[in-house]
Amino acid sequence: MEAIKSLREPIVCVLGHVDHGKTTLLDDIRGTSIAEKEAGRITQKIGATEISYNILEREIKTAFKNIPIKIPGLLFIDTPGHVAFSNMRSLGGALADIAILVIDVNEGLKPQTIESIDILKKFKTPFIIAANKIDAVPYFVNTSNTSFANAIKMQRREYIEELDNRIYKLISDLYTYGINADRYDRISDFSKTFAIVPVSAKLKIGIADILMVLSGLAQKFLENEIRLTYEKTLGTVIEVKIEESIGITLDTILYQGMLKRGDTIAVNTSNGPARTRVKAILVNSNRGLKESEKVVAAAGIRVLITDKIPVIAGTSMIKIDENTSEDEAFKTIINESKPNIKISEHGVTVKAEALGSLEAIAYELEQASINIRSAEIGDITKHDVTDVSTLNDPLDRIIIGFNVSVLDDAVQEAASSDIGIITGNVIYSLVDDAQKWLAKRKHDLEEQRKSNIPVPSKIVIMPEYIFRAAKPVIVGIKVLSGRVKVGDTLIDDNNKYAGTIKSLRDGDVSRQFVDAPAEVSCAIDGVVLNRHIFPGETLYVDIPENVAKQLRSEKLDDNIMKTLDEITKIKRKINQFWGF
Ligand SMILES: Nc1nc2c(ncn2[C@@H]2O[C@H](COP(=O)(O)OP(=O)(O)OP(=O)(O)O)[C@@H](O)[C@H]2O)c(=O)[nH]1
Repeated sequence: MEAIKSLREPIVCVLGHVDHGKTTLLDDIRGTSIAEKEAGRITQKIGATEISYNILEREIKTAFKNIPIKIPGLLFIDTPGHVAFSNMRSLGGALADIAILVIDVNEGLKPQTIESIDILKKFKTPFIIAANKIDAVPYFVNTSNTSFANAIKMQRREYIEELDNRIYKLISDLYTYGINADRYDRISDFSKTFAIVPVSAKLKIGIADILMVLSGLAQKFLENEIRLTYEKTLGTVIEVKIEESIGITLDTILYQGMLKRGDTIAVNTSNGPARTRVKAILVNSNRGLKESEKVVAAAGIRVLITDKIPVIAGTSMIKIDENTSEDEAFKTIINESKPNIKISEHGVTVKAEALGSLEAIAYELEQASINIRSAEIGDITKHDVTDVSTLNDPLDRIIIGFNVSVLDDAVQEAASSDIGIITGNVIYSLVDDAQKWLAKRKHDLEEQRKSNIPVPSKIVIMPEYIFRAAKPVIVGIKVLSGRVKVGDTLIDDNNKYAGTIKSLRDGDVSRQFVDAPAEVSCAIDGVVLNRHIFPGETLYVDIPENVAKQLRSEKLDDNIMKTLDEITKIKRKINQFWGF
């Protein structure tokens, strides 16, 4: 069939919240692929599972007659989840052409469902929704290994109502995230509505429906994306293995063109782009891995290369040939290794395991209005900690690590600094923790700032407690209002400088500040008693004009506000617009 040869297999990724059934669904799909051969024969596999044209046709045709299949099969990426999805890139964006978003129909949308939606939208990847665990809906009449279309015919009215209620809830919740969805068998225009396929991964219900909807969408809407051309040969390295006896193998999803033994390829290494050769290609077969002379996209392959080079997973493999020069391939590789993240002058520091996850966490931080000042791949090192701990803005002193470790010397270094380190492997809780950390630090800084700014206060020098007349003056004072602090500047009622508070003592205890009402002894620098200040005199804590203005907008104690009025009156003797 000519049409089949012109298209490659669409690449499918499975995403969804933890425990909603991604792995079980992928197992069902893998089971489908094994069932055609003799069950249990696949012992080793490479990153992806192919559902061939024959299986696809058989699976779909048993449930749905007369549905033409134009694609040569489907290739499912074996690692589920939005992190894997973000880490597996193609030169056009996401490696997956289409995705399945698994949602437990009984639980509905959860944080990682929403992150998955965000990421799918960001990459503009079309997807279908597998509404899973329909067997856990009340009144379920037990059945298994069948299509949803068939299973629903066996159910009672009560079950159909319960399931519909859940699906309606799902539809309305998805709508709030800009997703217009409906049950797949009720959709008239698939270009406008996202398909919800009810399934039970556990009981293998709805697998045929999933395969049918995926195939239908791919062949109708993704023809350009999945057109097979031989102009360029491109792959994404998803795992690198160093095997002493064999050498370096690259588990790769080949998504365009054809790769042969002996071909020259460009890959990305920790030392930059490098050129190497294909020594052997291994592919999945019924009896484990087998060598292959040449492979056509799309396929999961293991490539043994001729050089011992530190290839980075998640990066491109580009065949160098008459259509693609080494220079061009290297340029492409360098370009794709730059993270697409908005960097600000101030913000948090982010570290992640790979480019895709770095971008994924950066994207979510941006959504939460958290700026990023630095984003890099790798574990959190001592160098990161010293770098961040010397930043001027205390709100920048935080490192967020996604799927990375904090190295031992970094832990030690961090212990003696005020920086925050937040690590984890769940994006939403990392973002949440970062928000909490930033809010707390802001609050602490505000408190600190409050304790540093002068408070409108009034004191009187107690004539009966004069201890020293100069250098410094030491007298007993009565604090009538506010809070006097060491370092405060005093003025008299003519706005004349009346000294600086050097220390405060309450009996034997030295104090940094004293709240009214109180009587304490006070050392005052910069003035002489009976020349500048006098026993019995009332003095005020000097307030800068900007502080006075700011204090007017805050709700302060009545006595303090009264004192602020008095200070304002004093200041206006000299400047009638003071504090306006
Ligand atoms: N009742 C019911 N349980 C299911 C179904 N699918 C999966 N489960 C159960 O849900 C739990 C989680 O399933 P997994 O497939 O591991 O979910 P996951 O989304 O891959 O989870 P993570 O890998 O932890 O993110 C397991 O106990 C499954 O047996 C289903 O269709 N019905």
